[in-house]
Amino acid sequence: MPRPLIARKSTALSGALRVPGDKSISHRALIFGALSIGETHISGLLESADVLATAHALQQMGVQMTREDGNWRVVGVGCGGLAPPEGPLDFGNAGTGVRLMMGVIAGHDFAAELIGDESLQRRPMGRVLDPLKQMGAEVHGGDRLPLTLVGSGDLAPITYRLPVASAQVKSAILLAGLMTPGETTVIEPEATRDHTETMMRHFGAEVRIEQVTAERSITVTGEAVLHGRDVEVPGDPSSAAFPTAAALICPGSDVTIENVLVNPTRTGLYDTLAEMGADLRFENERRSGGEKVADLRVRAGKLKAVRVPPERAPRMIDEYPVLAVVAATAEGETRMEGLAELRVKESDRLAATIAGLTACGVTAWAEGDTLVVRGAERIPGGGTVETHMDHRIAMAFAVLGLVAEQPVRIDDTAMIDTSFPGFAERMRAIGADFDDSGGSE
Ligand SMILES: O=C(O)C1=C[C@@H](OP(=O)(O)O)[C@@H](O)[C@H](O)C1
Ligand SMILES: C=C(OP(=O)(O)O)C(=O)O
Repeated sequence: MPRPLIARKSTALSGALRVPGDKSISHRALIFGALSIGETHISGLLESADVLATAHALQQMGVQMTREDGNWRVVGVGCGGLAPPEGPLDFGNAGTGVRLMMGVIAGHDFAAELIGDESLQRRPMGRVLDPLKQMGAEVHGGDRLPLTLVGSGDLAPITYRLPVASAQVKSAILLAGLMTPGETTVIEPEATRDHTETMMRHFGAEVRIEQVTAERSITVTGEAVLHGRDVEVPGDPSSAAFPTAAALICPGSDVTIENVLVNPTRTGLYDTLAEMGADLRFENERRSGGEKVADLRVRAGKLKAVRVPPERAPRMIDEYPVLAVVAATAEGETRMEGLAELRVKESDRLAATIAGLTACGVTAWAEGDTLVVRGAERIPGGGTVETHMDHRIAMAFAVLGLVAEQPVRIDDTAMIDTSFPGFAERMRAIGADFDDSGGSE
């Protein structure tokens, strides 16, 4: 059932809030816990549909998990110790879940049928399957879901240069590398989020990282023996992006988002907002569970357009729709370059962002892989935004509705639960006028 939402012009937002745990770290914490010997305890796990799909898939392969007082306990089976699943593994809407688990399954001597929702069935899987096939896995079906992946207990190590900057592809290969004798190396042209490497070390794997100019090479030594650890999952900077954007554009706002991950491979949006003139501070910077975290203090103010260079894309890949919304209120034309990857996310985010902005009376267009947004003092609003099963499109345009002259209707917000359960409630608590009671007005 679609769940529409109406966002209306709001007065100044204020107060403090927390966002749920980081999605990337949550998937990985469950996976590394499962591949370890002994118990892993996870606090702050993101309990969203995407992460729960990964948890369920691991349970279907014999991993025991329990939840007590909001903390998760994972009883690991060791690298290579998963059991063949009886039925298909359903990853729902989750690209990260299915792609990382392909790397895990590739290193096991059994077949698994992988399925997902309509959005996931449209997304390219060849980018992960090709290197896994080079290592010795087999695939029945094409390079889209549904497909059957046949793993092997006898993978061969590879050195693989990523053709696209993708943390999911890097991670899948390194995960398979854990179960492969010898050294498996991934070379990435630009640094992508580094949680897999960080967590592999945390769980006891031997990992070597070499950085030559922008290029990074990561080598893992198999066959690894991992040991259960404690993981604290900090708030997700990709979720914090929405209250941040809302506070920047609603005049008079002053909002603090507590305990947000500020790992430099994830903070491209915040650097960009600072360049636009945003009053944005990282307060109380500290380390938590091996990652850098901070409280983000955000105050509204005038913003100016900027050019966002293509090499920044891996550090803010999921934040472009909400940056486009902020850019719609800035002075001048914001150019965001190198966005080819946006076309293969939960929706074609380049097209969906332009269509949503256009429906709200904002001028925006694509020039090849560049997105251009013309800022304006007045956002007419009044339109309906089509989300195409994409949580980030839904949340970005709910934010735009907070400054539009006429209410903005989001056709379906059900998918928000894949990454940010409680989004509307938490935004309402700081003053956002969101109505998701059925869109009866
Ligand atoms: O590794 C991860 O946790 C993720 C990597 C990114 O995808 P790509 O690897 O496809 O760029 C990002 O868009 C996704 O939300 C999470
Ligand atoms: C692209 C995203 O996630 P995934 O690839 O895991 O579906 C996202 O969360 O914006």
